[in-house]
Amino acid sequence: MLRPMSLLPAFLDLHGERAVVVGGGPVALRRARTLLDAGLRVQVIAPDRCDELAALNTDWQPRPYRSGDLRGAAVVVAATSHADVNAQVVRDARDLGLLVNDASDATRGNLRFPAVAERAGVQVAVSTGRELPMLAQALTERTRDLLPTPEQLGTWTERREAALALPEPQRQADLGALRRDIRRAVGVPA
Ligand SMILES: C[C@@]1(CC(=O)O)C2=NC(=C\c3[nH]c(c(CCC(=O)O)c3CC(=O)O)Cc3[nH]c(c(CC(=O)O)c3CCC(=O)O)/C=C3\N/C(=C\2)[C@@H](CCC(=O)O)[C@]3(C)CC(=O)O)/[C@H]1CCC(=O)O
Ligand SMILES: NC(=O)c1ccc[n+]([C@@H]2O[C@H](COP(=O)([O-])OP(=O)(O)OC[C@H]3O[C@@H](n4cnc5c(N)ncnc54)[C@H](O)[C@@H]3O)[C@@H](O)[C@H]2O)c1
Repeated sequence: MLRPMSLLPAFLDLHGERAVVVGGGPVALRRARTLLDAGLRVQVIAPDRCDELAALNTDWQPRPYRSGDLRGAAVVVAATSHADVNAQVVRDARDLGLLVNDASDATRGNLRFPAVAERAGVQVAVSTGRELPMLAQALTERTRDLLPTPEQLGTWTERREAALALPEPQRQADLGALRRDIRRAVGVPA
Protein backbone atom coordinates (compact mmCIF):
# COMPACT_ATOMS: atom_id res chain seq x y z
CA MET A 1 0.00 0.00 0.00
CA LEU A 2 1.16 3.50 -0.84
CA ARG A 3 2.33 5.44 2.26
CA PRO A 4 0.20 8.60 2.48
CA MET A 5 2.20 11.78 2.00
CA SER A 6 1.46 15.39 1.31
CA LEU A 7 2.71 16.64 -2.04
CA LEU A 8 3.41 20.10 -3.43
CA PRO A 9 0.10 21.46 -4.76
CA ALA A 10 0.95 23.57 -7.80
CA PHE A 11 -0.48 24.50 -11.19
CA LEU A 12 2.01 24.43 -14.04
CA ASP A 13 1.82 26.58 -17.16
CA LEU A 14 3.23 24.22 -19.81
CA HIS A 15 1.37 25.55 -22.85
CA GLY A 16 3.30 24.72 -26.02
CA GLU A 17 5.71 22.36 -24.26
CA ARG A 18 6.18 18.76 -25.37
CA ALA A 19 4.87 15.77 -23.43
CA VAL A 20 5.84 12.18 -24.16
CA VAL A 21 3.32 9.48 -23.24
CA VAL A 22 4.74 5.97 -23.44
CA GLY A 23 1.92 3.44 -23.90
CA GLY A 24 -1.36 3.53 -25.81
CA GLY A 25 -4.04 2.02 -23.51
CA PRO A 26 -6.84 3.57 -21.42
CA VAL A 27 -4.45 5.07 -18.87
CA ALA A 28 -2.30 6.68 -21.58
CA LEU A 29 -5.55 8.01 -23.07
CA ARG A 30 -6.59 9.69 -19.77
CA ARG A 31 -3.16 11.27 -19.34
CA ALA A 32 -3.00 12.39 -23.01
CA ARG A 33 -6.40 14.14 -22.66
CA THR A 34 -5.26 15.93 -19.50
CA LEU A 35 -2.02 17.07 -21.15
CA LEU A 36 -3.76 18.25 -24.35
CA ASP A 37 -6.34 20.16 -22.27
CA ALA A 38 -3.42 21.97 -20.60
CA GLY A 39 -2.06 23.03 -24.01
CA LEU A 40 0.87 20.64 -24.35
CA ARG A 41 1.92 18.98 -27.61
CA VAL A 42 1.63 15.26 -26.98
CA GLN A 43 3.75 12.54 -28.52
CA VAL A 44 2.57 8.95 -27.97
CA ILE A 45 5.09 6.14 -28.23
CA ALA A 46 3.47 2.67 -28.34
CA PRO A 47 3.34 -0.24 -30.81
CA ASP A 48 -0.47 -0.03 -30.68
CA ARG A 49 -3.03 2.38 -29.29
CA CYS A 50 -6.73 2.32 -28.42
CA ASP A 51 -9.33 3.88 -30.77
CA GLU A 52 -10.10 6.88 -28.52
CA LEU A 53 -6.40 7.75 -28.40
CA ALA A 54 -6.25 7.54 -32.21
CA ALA A 55 -9.02 10.19 -32.34
CA LEU A 56 -6.92 12.73 -30.37
CA ASN A 57 -4.52 15.23 -31.89
CA THR A 58 -1.23 13.55 -30.93
CA ASP A 59 1.97 12.64 -32.73
CA TRP A 60 1.99 8.80 -32.63
CA GLN A 61 5.24 6.87 -32.97
CA PRO A 62 4.07 3.25 -33.60
CA ARG A 63 6.97 1.41 -31.98
CA PRO A 64 8.34 0.38 -28.59
CA TYR A 65 10.02 2.94 -26.34
CA ARG A 66 13.75 3.64 -26.80
CA SER A 67 16.04 5.54 -24.45
CA GLY A 68 16.61 8.89 -26.18
CA ASP A 69 12.89 9.40 -26.89
CA LEU A 70 12.56 11.93 -24.08
CA ARG A 71 14.93 14.62 -25.38
CA GLY A 72 13.14 17.96 -25.59
CA ALA A 73 10.19 16.88 -23.45
CA ALA A 74 8.95 18.77 -20.38
CA VAL A 75 6.65 16.04 -19.03
CA VAL A 76 6.77 12.27 -19.36
CA VAL A 77 4.16 9.59 -18.64
CA ALA A 78 5.13 5.92 -18.38
CA ALA A 79 1.89 4.01 -19.00
CA THR A 80 2.84 0.75 -20.67
CA SER A 81 1.64 -2.61 -19.37
CA HIS A 82 5.27 -3.54 -18.55
CA ALA A 83 6.57 -2.38 -15.17
CA ASP A 84 10.19 -2.77 -16.34
CA VAL A 85 9.63 -0.51 -19.37
CA ASN A 86 7.88 2.05 -17.15
CA ALA A 87 10.82 1.88 -14.71
CA GLN A 88 13.30 2.53 -17.57
CA VAL A 89 11.23 5.50 -18.77
CA VAL A 90 11.24 6.95 -15.24
CA ARG A 91 15.02 6.48 -14.91
CA ASP A 92 15.65 8.19 -18.27
CA ALA A 93 13.29 11.05 -17.39
CA ARG A 94 14.86 11.58 -13.97
CA ASP A 95 18.36 11.60 -15.55
CA LEU A 96 17.13 14.50 -17.70
CA GLY A 97 15.51 16.26 -14.71
CA LEU A 98 12.00 15.97 -16.17
CA LEU A 99 8.57 15.69 -14.57
CA VAL A 100 7.51 12.04 -14.82
CA ASN A 101 4.46 9.99 -13.87
CA ASP A 102 4.65 6.20 -13.57
CA ALA A 103 1.16 4.72 -14.03
CA SER A 104 2.22 1.36 -12.60
CA ASP A 105 3.94 2.75 -9.45
CA ALA A 106 3.10 6.32 -8.51
CA THR A 107 5.90 6.46 -5.91
CA ARG A 108 8.58 6.01 -8.59
CA GLY A 109 7.68 9.18 -10.46
CA ASN A 110 7.66 12.77 -9.19
CA LEU A 111 4.29 13.70 -10.72
CA ARG A 112 0.79 12.54 -9.74
CA PHE A 113 -2.44 13.31 -11.56
CA PRO A 114 -5.31 14.71 -9.50
CA ALA A 115 -9.03 14.53 -10.17
CA VAL A 116 -10.25 17.90 -11.44
CA ALA A 117 -13.46 19.93 -11.49
CA GLU A 118 -13.23 22.85 -13.92
CA ARG A 119 -15.33 25.69 -15.25
CA ALA A 120 -14.11 28.77 -17.14
CA GLY A 121 -10.53 28.40 -15.94
CA VAL A 122 -11.41 27.81 -12.28
CA GLN A 123 -9.92 24.44 -11.38
CA VAL A 124 -10.35 22.44 -8.18
CA ALA A 125 -7.86 19.57 -8.12
CA VAL A 126 -7.84 16.78 -5.52
CA SER A 127 -5.02 14.46 -4.59
CA THR A 128 -5.60 11.97 -1.79
CA GLY A 129 -1.86 11.63 -1.06
CA ARG A 130 -2.27 7.91 -1.64
CA GLU A 131 -4.11 5.81 -4.25
CA LEU A 132 -7.83 6.41 -3.72
CA PRO A 133 -8.88 7.79 -7.11
CA MET A 134 -12.56 7.11 -6.39
CA LEU A 135 -12.39 9.47 -3.38
CA ALA A 136 -10.61 12.15 -5.43
CA GLN A 137 -13.28 11.74 -8.12
CA ALA A 138 -16.19 11.90 -5.62
CA LEU A 139 -14.82 15.07 -4.00
CA THR A 140 -14.47 16.87 -7.33
CA GLU A 141 -17.98 15.79 -8.38
CA ARG A 142 -19.33 17.31 -5.17
CA THR A 143 -17.41 20.51 -5.92
CA ARG A 144 -18.52 20.90 -9.55
CA ASP A 145 -21.89 22.53 -8.71
CA LEU A 146 -20.14 25.16 -6.56
CA LEU A 147 -18.07 26.51 -9.43
CA PRO A 148 -19.22 29.98 -10.53
CA THR A 149 -20.63 30.71 -13.98
CA PRO A 150 -18.53 32.68 -16.49
CA GLU A 151 -20.93 35.63 -15.94
CA GLN A 152 -20.37 35.60 -12.15
CA LEU A 153 -16.62 35.36 -12.71
CA GLY A 154 -16.69 38.30 -15.10
CA THR A 155 -18.62 40.46 -12.62
CA TRP A 156 -16.41 39.53 -9.65
CA THR A 157 -13.21 40.15 -11.63
CA GLU A 158 -14.44 43.58 -12.74
CA ARG A 159 -15.52 44.47 -9.19
CA ARG A 160 -12.10 43.47 -7.83
CA GLU A 161 -10.21 45.47 -10.42
CA ALA A 162 -12.42 48.51 -9.83
CA ALA A 163 -11.94 48.23 -6.05
CA LEU A 164 -8.15 47.94 -6.37
CA ALA A 165 -8.10 51.27 -8.26
CA LEU A 166 -9.95 53.10 -5.43
CA PRO A 167 -8.31 55.07 -2.59
CA GLU A 168 -8.67 53.84 1.00
CA PRO A 169 -10.98 53.37 2.86
CA GLN A 170 -13.31 52.75 -0.11
CA ARG A 171 -10.88 50.14 -1.49
CA GLN A 172 -11.07 47.95 1.65
CA ALA A 173 -14.84 48.44 1.93
CA ASP A 174 -15.48 47.34 -1.68
CA LEU A 175 -13.08 44.38 -1.41
CA GLY A 176 -14.84 43.35 1.83
CA ALA A 177 -18.26 43.49 0.15
CA LEU A 178 -16.96 41.43 -2.78
CA ARG A 179 -15.45 38.85 -0.42
CA ARG A 180 -18.80 38.51 1.39
CA ASP A 181 -20.74 38.12 -1.90
CA ILE A 182 -18.33 35.46 -3.15
CA ARG A 183 -18.44 33.52 0.13
CA ARG A 184 -22.26 33.65 0.14
CA ALA A 185 -22.38 32.39 -3.47
CA VAL A 186 -20.12 29.47 -2.58
CA GLY A 187 -22.09 28.73 0.59
CA VAL A 188 -19.46 29.43 3.28
CA PRO A 189 -19.99 31.77 6.27
CA ALA A 190 -19.14 35.42 5.42
C1 LIG B 1 -8.04 11.12 -10.59
C2 LIG B 1 -7.57 10.29 -11.78
C3 LIG B 1 -6.78 11.18 -12.72
C4 LIG B 1 -6.26 10.48 -13.94
O1 LIG B 1 -5.98 9.30 -13.95
O2 LIG B 1 -6.08 11.18 -14.95
C5 LIG B 1 -6.76 9.13 -11.22
N1 LIG B 1 -7.31 7.95 -11.52
C6 LIG B 1 -8.45 8.14 -12.23
C7 LIG B 1 -9.29 7.14 -12.70
C8 LIG B 1 -9.16 5.72 -12.49
N2 LIG B 1 -8.16 5.11 -11.83
C9 LIG B 1 -8.40 3.75 -11.82
C10 LIG B 1 -9.60 3.49 -12.53
C11 LIG B 1 -10.25 2.10 -12.70
C12 LIG B 1 -10.28 1.68 -14.14
C13 LIG B 1 -8.90 1.51 -14.72
O3 LIG B 1 -8.24 0.54 -14.36
O4 LIG B 1 -8.51 2.35 -15.58
C14 LIG B 1 -10.06 4.73 -12.99
C15 LIG B 1 -11.23 5.01 -13.90
C16 LIG B 1 -12.41 5.54 -13.20
O5 LIG B 1 -12.53 5.42 -11.97
O6 LIG B 1 -13.24 6.07 -13.93
C17 LIG B 1 -7.60 2.70 -11.19
C18 LIG B 1 -6.28 2.99 -10.59
N3 LIG B 1 -5.73 4.23 -10.34
C19 LIG B 1 -4.50 4.06 -9.77
C20 LIG B 1 -4.27 2.68 -9.63
C21 LIG B 1 -3.07 2.10 -8.94
C22 LIG B 1 -2.05 1.51 -9.83
O7 LIG B 1 -2.13 1.56 -11.06
O8 LIG B 1 -1.12 0.97 -9.23
C23 LIG B 1 -5.38 2.00 -10.17
C24 LIG B 1 -5.64 0.50 -10.32
C25 LIG B 1 -6.06 -0.11 -9.01
C26 LIG B 1 -7.34 0.47 -8.44
O9 LIG B 1 -8.42 0.23 -9.00
O10 LIG B 1 -7.25 1.17 -7.40
C27 LIG B 1 -3.60 5.11 -9.40
C28 LIG B 1 -3.79 6.47 -9.53
N4 LIG B 1 -4.92 7.06 -10.01
C29 LIG B 1 -4.79 8.41 -9.84
C30 LIG B 1 -5.62 9.34 -10.45
C31 LIG B 1 -3.65 8.74 -8.97
C32 LIG B 1 -4.06 8.80 -7.50
C33 LIG B 1 -5.14 9.85 -7.28
C34 LIG B 1 -5.42 10.06 -5.83
O11 LIG B 1 -5.97 9.18 -5.15
O12 LIG B 1 -5.08 11.14 -5.35
C35 LIG B 1 -2.75 7.54 -9.23
C36 LIG B 1 -1.78 7.22 -8.13
C37 LIG B 1 -2.03 7.79 -10.55
C38 LIG B 1 -0.95 8.80 -10.53
O13 LIG B 1 -1.20 10.01 -10.46
O14 LIG B 1 0.20 8.37 -10.69
C39 LIG B 1 -8.69 9.57 -12.54
C40 LIG B 1 -10.11 10.05 -12.25
C41 LIG B 1 -10.43 11.14 -13.27
C42 LIG B 1 -11.82 11.63 -13.16
O15 LIG B 1 -12.08 12.50 -12.34
O16 LIG B 1 -12.66 11.18 -13.95
N1 LIG C 1 -2.69 5.11 -12.59
C1 LIG C 1 -3.87 4.70 -12.95
O1 LIG C 1 -4.85 5.40 -12.88
C2 LIG C 1 -3.95 3.30 -13.47
C3 LIG C 1 -5.18 2.68 -13.66
C4 LIG C 1 -5.22 1.41 -14.22
C5 LIG C 1 -4.01 0.80 -14.54
N2 LIG C 1 -2.82 1.39 -14.30
C6 LIG C 1 -1.52 0.84 -14.73
O2 LIG C 1 -1.16 1.58 -15.94
C7 LIG C 1 -0.52 0.75 -16.88
C8 LIG C 1 -1.22 0.82 -18.23
O3 LIG C 1 -2.57 0.43 -18.10
P1 LIG C 1 -3.51 0.28 -19.38
O4 LIG C 1 -4.78 -0.30 -18.90
O5 LIG C 1 -3.53 1.57 -20.14
O6 LIG C 1 -2.66 -0.83 -20.21
P2 LIG C 1 -2.94 -1.57 -21.61
O7 LIG C 1 -2.44 -2.95 -21.45
O8 LIG C 1 -4.33 -1.33 -22.10
O9 LIG C 1 -1.98 -0.79 -22.61
C9 LIG C 1 -0.61 -0.91 -22.55
C10 LIG C 1 0.01 -0.14 -23.71
O10 LIG C 1 1.43 -0.18 -23.58
C11 LIG C 1 1.98 -0.33 -24.86
N3 LIG C 1 3.32 -0.90 -24.74
C12 LIG C 1 3.69 -2.15 -24.36
N4 LIG C 1 5.02 -2.27 -24.40
C13 LIG C 1 5.52 -1.07 -24.79
C14 LIG C 1 6.84 -0.57 -25.02
N5 LIG C 1 7.93 -1.31 -24.83
N6 LIG C 1 6.97 0.73 -25.42
C15 LIG C 1 5.87 1.51 -25.62
N7 LIG C 1 4.60 1.06 -25.42
C16 LIG C 1 4.44 -0.19 -25.01
C17 LIG C 1 1.01 -1.22 -25.60
O11 LIG C 1 1.17 -1.07 -27.00
C18 LIG C 1 -0.34 -0.66 -25.10
O12 LIG C 1 -0.73 0.41 -25.92
C19 LIG C 1 -0.50 -0.64 -16.24
O13 LIG C 1 0.78 -0.78 -15.65
C20 LIG C 1 -1.56 -0.60 -15.16
O14 LIG C 1 -1.22 -1.40 -14.06
C21 LIG C 1 -2.78 2.64 -13.79
